[in-house]
Amino acid sequence: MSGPLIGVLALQGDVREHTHALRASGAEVVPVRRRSELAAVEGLVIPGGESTTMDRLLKVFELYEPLRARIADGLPVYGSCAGMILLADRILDGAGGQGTVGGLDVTVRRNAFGRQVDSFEEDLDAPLLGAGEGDPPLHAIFIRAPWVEEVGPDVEILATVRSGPAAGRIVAVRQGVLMATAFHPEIGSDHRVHRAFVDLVLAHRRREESAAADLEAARVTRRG
Ligand SMILES: NC(=O)CC[C@H](N)C(=O)O
Repeated sequence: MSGPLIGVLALQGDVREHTHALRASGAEVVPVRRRSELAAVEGLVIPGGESTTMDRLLKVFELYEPLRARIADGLPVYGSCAGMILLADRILDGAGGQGTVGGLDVTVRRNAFGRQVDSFEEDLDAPLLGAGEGDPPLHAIFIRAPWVEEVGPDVEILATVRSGPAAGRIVAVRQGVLMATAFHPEIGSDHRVHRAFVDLVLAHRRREESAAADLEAARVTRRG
């Protein structure tokens, strides 16, 4: 099976790192800045960077509505850090008037870990991201990261902080085909999170193909 075509939203942020991690995970990757590019992809990554800047550029490039429409239509999307903020339905401590694309039924607190710990690294357990018992833990890099403060009933918690003052805070989630991490797995050579997203996109492709085949079979039966 050919690798899925995954777009990286390329308005701002660490586009190159995500592109590399996705390619290393078997995907074909294209930058997405226009509606036509968004329309062509089977999955999308919203990178880490600065969510307020991306919010502004999404407006300038007129991508908000098409992106919301594709998400409503079932497009798999993975957001890291600023990308997690943009996927959240609700933000706390957002800059004045800051909007989000939404889709993930979570409340995210922006810059949640506080100024003293602008950036830090932690080992996480995350069985659904390939870091379960017997696997090496996921080494997570947080840079002025958000955390997830509340999750809706359909949201699966994939990882929480193990220790320290932020112990128990939710830092990775999934809801259907939407995935988000507060940390940056695109930095470094451990591609388990990107592989999990590529698998999600492929599973989605198989579901769509079998739904299309069922529809075709029903049409043939009706004709016959
Ligand atoms: N590394 C990041 O993506 C930081 C996110 C940034 N603090 C924001 O609000 O967008």
